[in-house]
Amino acid sequence: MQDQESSGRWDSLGSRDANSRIEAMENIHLEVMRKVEAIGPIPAPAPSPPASGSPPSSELNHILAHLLMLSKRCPFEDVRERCIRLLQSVQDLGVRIPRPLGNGPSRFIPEKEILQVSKVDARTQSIFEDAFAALGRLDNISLVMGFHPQYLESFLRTQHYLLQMDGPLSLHYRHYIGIMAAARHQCSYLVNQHVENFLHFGGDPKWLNGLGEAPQKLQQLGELNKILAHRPWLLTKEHIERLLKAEEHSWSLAELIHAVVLLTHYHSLASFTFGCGIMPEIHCEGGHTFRPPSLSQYCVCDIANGNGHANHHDDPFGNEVSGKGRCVEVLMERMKQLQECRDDEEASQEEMATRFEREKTESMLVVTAEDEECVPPRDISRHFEDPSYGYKDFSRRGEHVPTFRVQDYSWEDHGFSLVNRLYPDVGQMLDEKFQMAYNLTYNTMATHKDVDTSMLRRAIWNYIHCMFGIRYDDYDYGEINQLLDRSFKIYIKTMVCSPEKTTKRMYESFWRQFQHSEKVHVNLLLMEARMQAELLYALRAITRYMT
Ligand SMILES: CC(C)C[C@H](N)C(=O)O
Repeated sequence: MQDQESSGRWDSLGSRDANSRIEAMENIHLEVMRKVEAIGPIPAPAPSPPASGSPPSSELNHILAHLLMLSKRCPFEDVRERCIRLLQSVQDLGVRIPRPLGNGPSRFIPEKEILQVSKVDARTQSIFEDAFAALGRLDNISLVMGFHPQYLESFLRTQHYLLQMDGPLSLHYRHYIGIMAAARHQCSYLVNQHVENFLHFGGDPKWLNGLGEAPQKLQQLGELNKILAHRPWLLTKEHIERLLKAEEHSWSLAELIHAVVLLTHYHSLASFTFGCGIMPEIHCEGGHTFRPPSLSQYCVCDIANGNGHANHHDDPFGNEVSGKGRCVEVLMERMKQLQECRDDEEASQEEMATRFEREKTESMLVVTAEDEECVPPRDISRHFEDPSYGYKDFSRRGEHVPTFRVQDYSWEDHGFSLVNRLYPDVGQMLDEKFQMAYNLTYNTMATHKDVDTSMLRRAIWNYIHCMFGIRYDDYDYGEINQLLDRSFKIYIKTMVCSPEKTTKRMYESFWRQFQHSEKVHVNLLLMEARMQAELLYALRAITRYMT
């Protein structure tokens, strides 16, 4: 049942032999040829000026959009060139070809700053090739994560394992769970991706009408999905018991762990998607158009040059002249001071606990604002019940979030081994991914080099855990207020708790002098910290049920 063919390649990342590369190439060529054959006889040239071309039939649309995607996103150069030539010849026949609609993979980051598939280093190239060979495409998430190839590798390996390798859940269930999780945050980007895969793996289209039409077993997961996404501290062993003891609709423990990992993976990936302003894929709805461009004639060669939709806006970063222009230096100065005082002043245990409680309460009150900008689209909200159950509903009431002490239940000592026992290898992969995100550094701060940024990265990680009530006894939460300013906290809070409300303005307002790659780096920290926090609550509830 599993996709053994591509999994082998992913098992031995780094040691891929030439054969598997050739095999991957051949598969892609075959795929392209199949598409070209499917085009069939090309309609006769339209009498209208060849410049605009006649609109293609709807079956052609799909193939042409796919070719456009391959011509831009395929990491194999000869495949890209081949697709460009194909599109060119189709256009020469007078058929209108699609052009990309957006400005690239992200709404927030100018396309020219995101690594172009044709211009990456050897390592990233090979990661992109693997991803492409496994999925038949390179999605916008991977392209944006490509700023951090080491992390991307770990991320893709884990995701591939969760979705395609041996595991307790059937393939269409896995994608349905992905849809459920992404829909909790109205993340249509991820929902669409998984709808496509769900159908591909033989999922019943009826289930897509809503959770109510899915099997009982999946319906029962709805409650866990909702609580995990918005208030994971409310999870109890009774929730777990209900799932495991539901007679013929019961979940096995192994299935439940698989589901929990998938849910937390996609909740946090929805955070990343909104946090980085990820655009729809080129070949998907909203990613391309067949309409001619309003001004000059669109030329097919632009597809290759990435000029499909030129971005004439200047990058607003780095040009800051206001007082905020020195934010990097101020931040570095604070880090230095904190480092120096750490040794002089030891706060008492009570004082440390108070600082944590204060930060936790304050984090509840950070307002994510700009509500009006996003109304959940109908087709997405039908995938889950109770769409009103979000973060703001209780944060505005000032609900108390109980404190979860890491000494009592930590990922390293408890969560990790529980996952490993019930879903071998995944514990290990998640652990590597968490460590990768936590330890990733280039020792830079905007244009400054050789800076130890561990204090700042730790403050970011711990702030997210703090919002979830998770406390590290040995951490002084006073540092957070020194290092994370208000606009940054608003961004973090929004991206983690109500990602669908993240706006370009929020993204632009924090850390104005930093690079886009550093903002993506922040997103990786936020995403992984969120995933680990949710997992900790779920796994603790499972452990409590078992003992
Ligand atoms: C998120 C950033 C502060 C990371 C920093 N550029 C580093 O390399 O550590």
